[in-house]
Amino acid sequence: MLENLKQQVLEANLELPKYGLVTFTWGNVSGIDRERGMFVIKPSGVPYEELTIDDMVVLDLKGNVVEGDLRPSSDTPTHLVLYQNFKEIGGIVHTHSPWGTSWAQAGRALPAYGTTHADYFYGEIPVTRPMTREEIEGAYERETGNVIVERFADLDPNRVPGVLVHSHAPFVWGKDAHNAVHNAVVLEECAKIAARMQQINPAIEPMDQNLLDRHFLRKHGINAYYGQK
Ligand SMILES: O=C(CO)[C@@H](O)[C@H](O)COP(=O)(O)O
Repeated sequence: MLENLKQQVLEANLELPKYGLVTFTWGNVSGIDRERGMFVIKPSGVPYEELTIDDMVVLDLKGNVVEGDLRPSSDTPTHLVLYQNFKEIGGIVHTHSPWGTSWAQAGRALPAYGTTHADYFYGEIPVTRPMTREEIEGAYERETGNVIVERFADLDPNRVPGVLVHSHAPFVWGKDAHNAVHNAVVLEECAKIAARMQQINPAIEPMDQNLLDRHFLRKHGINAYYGQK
C-alpha cells in the first residue's frame, strides 16, 4: 500500500543526515496522500542508515496504524494535527537542527533579514508560546501540534512553511516530503546566517517589505518567473 509515497518518505528521511539536519535519530519526515486519507512516517528511533521501505509506517487521519510492524515516530501525533489543520500541505519535517533549535530554545521568532529567507518564507518564522504544564503532562505531542495551529491563527502556512516550537525545535512543511526537507534546510541556513549577522550588527532591522514581496512573489506569486518551470 502507498509504495510510491513510502519510497518518497524514505528518501526524504535519508536527506536529513545528508543535509546535516540531524544528530543520531533526532528528526522525522512524513508525507500524505490526501486522496487516500493516509500518511506515511518513519519508525521511531531507527538509525537512518538502517531504514528500508518496509519500515515505513502508514496511518489514517485518525492516527490509526493501517500498515507497518514498527512503532511510528514519537512525533506522529504532531504531524497528524498539522495535516488535519493545514489542508494544503503534503509533507512535514521535524528536526533538532542546531541553528533553528537555538532560536526555538531562545524563544525567539526568526525575522526576515534578507532575500535568502524571503525566497521561501513570507515574513518572520514564528515561535510558539511556551506550553502549559497541563499540555506537557497531557497528550504532549498532540498539544505540540495544537500550539502550532494556534500560532498560525493569523498566518498562512502555505506562505510561512515552518515554525519554531518554544523550548523544542523547528517543524517545517511543504507541498510534499522532499519540498518540506528543502524548506527545512533553508530554515536552518537562515537561522545560522541571522545568528551570525546579529553578532556583526545587533541593531539591524528586518528587511524592507517591498524587497520581501519581490523575492517571495517572484517564486511563489501568481506571475512567478523564477527558474525554468
Ligand atoms: O523531538 C524529538 C525528541 O525531543 C524527536 O524528534 C526525536 O528525537 C525523534 O524521534 P523519532 O522520530 O525517532 O521517534
